[in-house]
Amino acid sequence: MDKVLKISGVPVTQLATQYGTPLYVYDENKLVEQCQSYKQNFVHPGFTTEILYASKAFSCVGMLQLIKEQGLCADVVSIGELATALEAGLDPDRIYFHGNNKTLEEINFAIEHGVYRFFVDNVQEAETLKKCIEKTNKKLLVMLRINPCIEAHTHEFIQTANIDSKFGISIYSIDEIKTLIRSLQTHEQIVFEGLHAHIGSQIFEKEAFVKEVQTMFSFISDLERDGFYCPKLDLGGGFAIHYTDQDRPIPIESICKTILDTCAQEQINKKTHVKTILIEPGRSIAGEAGSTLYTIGFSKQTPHKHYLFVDGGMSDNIRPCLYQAQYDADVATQMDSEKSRKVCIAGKCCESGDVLIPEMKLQPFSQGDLLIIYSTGAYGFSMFNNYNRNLRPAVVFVKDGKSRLIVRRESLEDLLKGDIR
Ligand SMILES: Cc1ncc(COP(=O)(O)O)c(C=O)c1O
Ligand SMILES: N[C@@H](CCCC[NH3+])C(=O)O
Repeated sequence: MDKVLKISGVPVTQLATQYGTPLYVYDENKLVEQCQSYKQNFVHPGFTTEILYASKAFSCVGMLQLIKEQGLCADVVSIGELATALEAGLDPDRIYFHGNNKTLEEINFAIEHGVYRFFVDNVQEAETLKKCIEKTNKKLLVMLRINPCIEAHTHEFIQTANIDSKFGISIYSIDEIKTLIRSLQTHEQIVFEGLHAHIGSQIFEKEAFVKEVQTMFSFISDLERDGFYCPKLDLGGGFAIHYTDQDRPIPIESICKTILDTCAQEQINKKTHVKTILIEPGRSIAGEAGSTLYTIGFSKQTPHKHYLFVDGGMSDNIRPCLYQAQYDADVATQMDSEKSRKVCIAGKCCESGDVLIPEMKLQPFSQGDLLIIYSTGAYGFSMFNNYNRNLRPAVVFVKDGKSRLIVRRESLEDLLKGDIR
């Protein structure tokens, strides 16, 4: 094995010298592979299908350009994600606007820019959308977000469908839902297209998705019986990825087949008339393709720990602090050594909880070696925070021995330019 790790043929030492650390590095071939895997497998003779990349997982112009080139749509949840998708050249027809509290500014911005696909999250949003669209001569295509009240086995902070979830309208509020659909259907500038559900993120069990499909088809069948037609059903994202060797995610091929076969079976069982099935993968497209490179700084021994400090931390990856998320790592410049040294990998933020990996065995290292943490491609860069005024790292894509800058490192000038003197 080589001493220095290469990512898609590029030595990490070269990346660190050229772009600095910390650095978010994406293997572009892997991103394309994930997109193509969804494109090839999320197909079924009984339905038309659509794949919406959940851009919250990793959004920047370069990534959305890749999404466009791969023929996927994008879901956005804010004016920033929306503007990023537009800037990347995504056709407004392929942008879907999500969010439980879209502001007037965001709604009007979307409409002005030709984005007309909205997921309605609650009753007040429906009323606001009507008022906004009535000021124009345009139309909106809307789907209603339902909370299917299915508790998926994942960290409670990333469950989205428990009974008290802030997202969507509870499936038990059937009368409220019918009234809402009727009011959308009878509006001249609104086309009601169907329902949406999303049960959470980093979900490993196929059964949770099967239950989601069954629940939604039962619900649609009840609605159809009362004359409410729901041609589209969006089942959200949430497909787990591999972070450590404990993780056994469902392969994309298998989860696509399970979902679509279950949809087809339910369509027969429940005698429904759903035409289009949509999904919204985020993490499973961006997660495993991305890694973070750090430079190892100081280290120290305490009675119970050997700390290794890196030049980033909870500002570039908040997930360990928020969800006790686990990761795997290597000393990327000592790959030919045994992982024999037990360490606690901590960041440089002024917070005792700023620990990226609480305990793992690593190759022996010295100050100046590079550390790589794997599978940081989703919800790393996108959840970056400026705590301690740390500067946002650069993002690079690597492919077949070449690298290219996707987002440049934040400079001190960028950092200070918004401050009024
Ligand atoms: C509505 C919706 N769609 C899609 C996603 C993407 O989820 P994931 O990144 O787990 O695929 C999320 C995040 O959980 C979400 O809230
Ligand atoms: N940010 C979460 C996932 C967000 C899910 C969005 N509804 C994570 O890192 O796991």
